[in-house]
This record gives sequence, C-alpha cells and structure tokens, in this order.
Amino acid sequence: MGLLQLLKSQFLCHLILCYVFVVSGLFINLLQFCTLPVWMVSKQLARRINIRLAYCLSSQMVAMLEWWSGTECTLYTEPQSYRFYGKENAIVVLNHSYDIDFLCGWTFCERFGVLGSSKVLAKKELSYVPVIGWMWYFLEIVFCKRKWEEDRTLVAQSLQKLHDYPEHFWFLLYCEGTRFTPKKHQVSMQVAESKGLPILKHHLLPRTKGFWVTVQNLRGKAAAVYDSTLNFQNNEKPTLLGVLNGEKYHADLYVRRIPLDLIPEDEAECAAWLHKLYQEKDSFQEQYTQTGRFPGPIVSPPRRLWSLINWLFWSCLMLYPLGVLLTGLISSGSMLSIIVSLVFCSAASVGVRWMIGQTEINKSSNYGNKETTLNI
Ligand SMILES: CCCCC/C=C\C/C=C\CCCCCCCC(=O)SCCNC(=O)CCNC(=O)[C@H](O)C(C)(C)COP(=O)(O)OP(=O)(O)OC[C@H]1O[C@@H](n2cnc3c(N)ncnc32)[C@H](O)[C@@H]1OP(=O)(O)O
Ligand SMILES: CCCCCCCCCCCCCCCCCC(=O)OC[C@@H](O)COP(=O)(O)O
Repeated sequence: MGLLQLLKSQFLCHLILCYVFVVSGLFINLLQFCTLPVWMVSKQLARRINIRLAYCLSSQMVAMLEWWSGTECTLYTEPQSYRFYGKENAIVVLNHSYDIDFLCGWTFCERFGVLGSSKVLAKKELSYVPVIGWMWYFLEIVFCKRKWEEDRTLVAQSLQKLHDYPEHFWFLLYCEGTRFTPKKHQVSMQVAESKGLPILKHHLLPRTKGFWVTVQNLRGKAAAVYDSTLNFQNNEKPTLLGVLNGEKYHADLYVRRIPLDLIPEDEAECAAWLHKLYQEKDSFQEQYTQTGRFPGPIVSPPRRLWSLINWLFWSCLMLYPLGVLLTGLISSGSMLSIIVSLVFCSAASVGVRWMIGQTEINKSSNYGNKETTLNI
C-alpha cells in the first residue's frame, strides 16, 4: 500500500472529509432557505440559484468518487446519441443494484453539465436525510410514498411543475422501486410468473405506474428516455465507505437513447413496453457477465476539473474556522471544553455514519419483500 493510499484510509482523514461535507452542506441548506423570498419575486431566478447551490453540494461527492477514490466511469453509447447528452431534458431509467449507483449517475450528470438540475423520483423517507434530503426539497425533487393511491396525483402535480423549468435536467427513475436483494428478486419473480411475464435474472420486476405517469407528464418537455444499465468490472461491490477509504472502482454504464415519441401513450401498452425494456436490459447484463463488456462503442467523457475546484474551495472555507477553533480550544486548556468537543464530534460521527447507512443495500427497506407488498 502506497503512502497516499495509507493516508486515504485513515479515520482522521474521513472525519475531515465528512466535516467539510456536512458543515458546508448545512451552510448551503441555509443559503437555499434564504432563496425562499426570491421564489416570490422570480421563480426562475430562484431555481437557477438553487441549481448552482445544489451543484456546490452534490459535486463534492462526485469529486470524492472521481478524484479521491479515482474510480473510473466508462460510458458505452452510440456516437449519434452522445451529441444529445446534456443538451436536452431526458428521463433516465437505471438498474438499482449497487450502494453507489446514484453517485455514478451523478458523475455522468456532472460530466454532461446537468448535475445541479438533475432530478429523481425518490422515496419520501429520503427527504428527511439532513443535508442531501433538505437540498432536494429546494430542487423540486419528486417524492413518493410508494403507495399508488396517494402518489398518483402528487407525482403528476410535481412533474407538471417542471414544464417551465429553466435549465436542462435528467429525471432519474429506478423502475424496480427498491434495491436488488435475493429475497426481493424471488418475490418479484413470483409476481412475474403470476402475470405470465418472463423471468428476469439480474433485475426486479419493474413497477410500471411511476414510469407511465412520468412519461405522460413530461411529454413535450423531455425529448427522450435514456435506458441506462450499470455494472462494475470484476464483480466489484462498491460502497460509499469504500469510496471514502479511497478504494478505486471501475464502473461501466451502457446508455441507449430512445425518443419519447416511441413510447406508447396508453397505460397498458406503456407497461408492456417497459417490461420488454427490462427484458432487454437483463440480456445486456447477461452479456456483460459473460463477456465483461456491454454492446456498442465506448465514448467516455473525461472527468472535469470543476468538481475538484469546488471541493477544494469548500474545504479551504470550512477548514480555516475549524483550525482557529481547535487552536483556541487547545490553548484554553479547559478540560471541560475539550471533553464537550469530543462528545460533540462523536455524536456527529454517529450521525454521518447513519447518513452513509442510507446508501447501504443491507439496510434496504422492506418494500418489495413478501410480507409487505405482494398483492397477488
Ligand atoms: C445516465 C446516468 C444517470 C443519471 C442520473 C440522473 C439523476 C440523478 C439524480 C439524483 C440521484 C439521487 C438518487 C436518489 C435515489 C433515490 C431513489 C429511490 O428512492 S427509489 C424508490 C422510489 N422510486 C420508485 O419507487 C420508482 C418506481 N416505482 C413506481 O413507479 C411505483 O409504481 C410507484 C409510483 C412508486 C407506486 O408504488 P406502489 O408500491 O403503489 O406500486 P405499484 O402500484 O406499481 O405496485 C403494485 C403493482 O406492482 C405489482 N407488484 C406487487 N409486488 C411486486 C413486486 N414485489 N415486484 C414487482 N411488482 C410487484 C402488483 O401486482 C401491482 O401490479 P399492477 O401494476 O399490474 O397492478
Ligand atoms: C465529499 C465527502 C463525503 C462525505 C461522506 C458523507 C456522505 C453522507 C452522504 C449521504 C448521502 C445520502 C444520499 C442517499 C441516497 C440514497 C439513494 C438510495 O439508494 O436510496 C435507496 C432507494 O432508492 C430505495 O430504497 P430501498 O427500498 O432499497 O431501501
């Protein structure tokens, strides 16, 4: 292990990285809160400010993936599709099998210049996660309760609001609705069998209602669906803690651009179309398992310096007051102050560990397990 790698694996380094992320994140949340009056005067200006503030926060995590861990992200796609990326609104359909699939998604958003405005249909619970969840509130992220009766109107209304969105965005949809676990896979394949649908080996059966409502409500605004399939080389199982430790991963993403006009308007036909899409995605995953690559040429955009510059900026801004505080604390010699600070740091570490836990598949919800949702 090299010296740099040893340094990256030190707990003290992790504490510093987390400190910068959380404190700058709370500061950015505060700035976002301050944009509330701007919404009343100019909605579009408030949105543009929030896009930039969101970039300041999410690109720190992207920088950690690209520059700290050095993870390589390779894109397989057709050159004629590539020229549209970042220049139009799109609905992104992605498989949901990895702890950090959202972070790899963000990396591609960053490389195509849509990171600040990227959106997702997310479970409501994530809106309560400090820093990231609070940021999403100001970004008009669409939240759902995964209860169709309650979601159908709410999701449609939130999507309609995006029609006058001032910048290009990618709207991410994990149609599987939850992360892949062997148990959830088994349950969802029972549902597939009961519906006479083919068995999927690498995916859960997609939930079709959210896809249909998204396509219908973004017609005229989004130009295409980006069918995206993510995999990692050599059976890597990446985690956010691994990234924090500086471990390098190798992500491969296969993207097909499908014009939105090709997707049926009728709900049942749209559902059948999505099931077929997932059967194709499954075959791409199988091909990847067999050959170690996706079909099509590699057209990878390089990582940009912006995420690194942003990260260094916030690090300097946040570490200076920390240095002043620590110097004052040590020179004061007050045992009580030092103990209080240590207790505070420990509590903060537990909080950040809980946030990281939100990304871990082994802490996945019960949604999609037999006990909770199988209604056949
Ligand atoms: C190119 C690079 C990528 C770019 C990235 C871009 C942007 C990045 C931006 C942000 C990154 C941040 C990432 C954050 C991640 C957070 C993601 C999440 O929170 S995922 C969870 C929330 N999202 C979803 O669930 C979306 C998919 N779900 C749906 O669409 C659902 O339909 C719903 C709208 C949520 C409603 O849920 P409900 O449970 O009520 O579902 P349904 O009505 O669909 O379910 C009943 C239906 O399903 C059948 N059924 C029952 N059990 C199962 C089962 N186990 N598996 C499959 N199907 C099941 C049941 O028979 C019913 O069938 P039918 O529809 O025929 O009646
Ligand atoms: C730059 C420095 C970095 C410091 C490290 C600290 C980082 C803390 C970051 C916490 C980020 C929290 C974002 C959570 C995003 C989780 C996305 C996700 O994958 O959600 C799961 C849902 O889709 C489905 O849920 P399940 O039904 O499977 O349950």
